[in-house]
Amino acid sequence: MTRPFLIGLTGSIGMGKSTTAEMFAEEGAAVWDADAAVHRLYARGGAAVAPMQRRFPGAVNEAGVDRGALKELIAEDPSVLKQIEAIVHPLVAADRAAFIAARPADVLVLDIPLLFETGSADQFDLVAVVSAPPELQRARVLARPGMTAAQFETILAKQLPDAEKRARADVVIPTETLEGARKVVREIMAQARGEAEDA
Ligand SMILES: CC(C)(COP(=O)(O)OP(=O)(O)OC[C@H]1O[C@@H](n2cnc3c(N)ncnc32)[C@H](O)[C@@H]1O)[C@@H](O)C(=O)NCCC(=O)NCCS
Ligand SMILES: Nc1ncnc2c1ncn2[C@@H]1O[C@H](COP(=O)(O)OP(=O)(O)OP(=O)(O)O)[C@@H](O)[C@H]1O
Repeated sequence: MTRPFLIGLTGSIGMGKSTTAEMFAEEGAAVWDADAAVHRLYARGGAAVAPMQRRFPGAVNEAGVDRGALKELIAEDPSVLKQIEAIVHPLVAADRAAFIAARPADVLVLDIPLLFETGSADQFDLVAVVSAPPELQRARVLARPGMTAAQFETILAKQLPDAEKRARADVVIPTETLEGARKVVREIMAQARGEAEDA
């Protein structure tokens, strides 16, 4: 059996990863979402609950890991994020490996906000970066309920800059318009299907 074609999809906050991942799904790819995996791991019965309970007892309740409590801990001590990542990232990697092993389609799209930051770029056949001008990114993110300019800046500061992501991409997907993004998604899918058949 040939192996599936693996597309890594990344981009900074608000650049359009989820919207673009949905387009890949409409074109027949199976999509795995790293943020959604973290939500499953943190939910009641999820694999991160017990290790997080041991390390941060106050941040776990009957519903699972409490993100609000984690954010308070990170605000008090920024090094807490690294400690959370040390627990969560290996579990996310295992969830992702299980998805790939199940091979739900010939073309698999892995939506990973921290793809470059976690050093997994070389695990994909193609890395696509969603990108839009910074003013548009800012306007989109600040339009979200509860998002402040300060929070936006804090998150941006923890992510690899957009210019660097674009430089490391195999393909940049422009997300100013839905049509522009869909055109490039279709081109990538055509390439992926061709290579999946040749493999
Ligand atoms: C810090 C936490 C509690 C904030 O939760 P909250 O629900 O408020 O926000 P959410 O998860 O939607 O993230 C908001 C934005 O920050 C980005 N972000 C999340 N974690 C990180 C991180 N470790 N480094 C950089 N950016 C991050 C997300 O991609 C998103 O753009 C939560 O993100 C968390 O537990 N993160 C650690 C796990 C992790 O690294 N997740 C990233 C995907 S593997
Ligand atoms: N190609 C596009 N054309 C027009 N608007 C878009 C496009 N892609 C995304 N958007 C809009 O931009 C906003 C952010 O998109 P989305 O939620 O997909 O980003 P994201 O990268 O997944 O965000 P985050 O990193 O915060 O999870 C949404 O309001 C969405 O409707």
